[in-house]
Amino acid sequence: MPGSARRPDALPERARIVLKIGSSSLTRPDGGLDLNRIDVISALVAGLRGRGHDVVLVASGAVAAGLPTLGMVQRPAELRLLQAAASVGQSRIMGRWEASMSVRGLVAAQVLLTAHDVAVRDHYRTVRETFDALLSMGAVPVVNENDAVANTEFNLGDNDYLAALVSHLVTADLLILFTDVDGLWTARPGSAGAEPIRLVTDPAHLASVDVTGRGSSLGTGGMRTKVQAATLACSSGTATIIASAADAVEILGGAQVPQDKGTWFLPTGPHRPSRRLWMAHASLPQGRVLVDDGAAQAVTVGKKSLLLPGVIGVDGDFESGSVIEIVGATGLLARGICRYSAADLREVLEARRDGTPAPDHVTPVIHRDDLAELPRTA
Ligand SMILES: Nc1ncnc2c1ncn2[C@@H]1O[C@H](COP(=O)(O)OP(=O)(O)O)[C@@H](O)[C@H]1O
Ligand SMILES: N[C@@H](CCC(=O)OP(=O)(O)O)C(=O)O
Repeated sequence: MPGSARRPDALPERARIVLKIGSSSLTRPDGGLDLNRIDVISALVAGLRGRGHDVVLVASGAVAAGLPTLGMVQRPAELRLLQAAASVGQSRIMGRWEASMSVRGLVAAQVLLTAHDVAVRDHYRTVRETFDALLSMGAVPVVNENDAVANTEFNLGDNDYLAALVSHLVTADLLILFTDVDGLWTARPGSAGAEPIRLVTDPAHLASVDVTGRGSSLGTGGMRTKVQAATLACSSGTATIIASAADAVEILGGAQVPQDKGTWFLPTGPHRPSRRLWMAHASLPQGRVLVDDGAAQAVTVGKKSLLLPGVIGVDGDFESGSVIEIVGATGLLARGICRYSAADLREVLEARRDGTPAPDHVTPVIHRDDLAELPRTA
């Protein structure tokens, strides 16, 4: 750990900030929406805009806000009920953001995302341009997963990951994850010996930190997903703060960020193109191709496209344009958008086996531009 690394004492100037606020911070203990919290955050966003920052809000709470309206007292396990609750809750919660922001002179813009859509090149470009247009016009995007229809990608999961991916999409300088505890602790706050951690220079140093303790009944990911999101964001140049929503005014309202609030993660890498990140981390693969050693080398060491001769097996039933995995003899190597359907690939493999001349396919199976290598796991 570089000994000289210090925790910043202020937000970067005129920064692009992604601010995520979790379900547990937007709902009252009785399950209703915490309207005061929405007003406090809206006022802070107005202040940040006034100081020249761009702000994107990632706001959870659709499921939590929909449950009481549909007469459900507990978060159901069944996906279709969660989706129904999200559908009801999302419009309610968005209505509150809209009302609260408009009285402060802000224009709120709802953006509902699914991971798979953004992994596909044209959609990715479109979403990015939408964010650019909104931010250039001074609007505040209010983002959530498109829970009512997204039953595979995030699987109604936590929004920490979504916030990290959105940070890449908009090339954010800073990601702030507001939750119901004062940042990352060495173990769940309140447990024996737990201490707050104020600065993380490299998430690799967090091996001994216990993030397994369950979070609130309304939040989904607990601290583990926040650390994963911070790790992902930092690796692509976005500094991250995990802090308590109850401290939002101290953290965002003044010129200084108090040193004794929240956990600040410093960036560990440069900004990188984001579509590949969505492909690598967010989209659910629809199938896989098995490749020979030559193709594995070409993809990982040679940084080349995956070509047909290197494919020796196909798994799954996917259309062309689907995100699939590339698997070599050593395991999972990469993900990418396949330019063939599974049926087309099988036809080529069968022709090869039978010794019949296959049609002359020159299109790469996965073009380099559509390929995201995955970190090797032990
Ligand atoms: N090491 C840790 N440091 C801080 N909080 C932790 C830790 N381990 C577990 N937690 C729990 O994580 C919870 C926050 O996650 P969650 O309930 O999913 O919130 P949100 O809805 O804001 O995403 C905290 O309430 C805390 O109990
Ligand atoms: N997208 C869903 C679930 C998100 C969620 O609960 O996430 P989090 O608050 O990060 O634990 C929602 O808005 O209810």
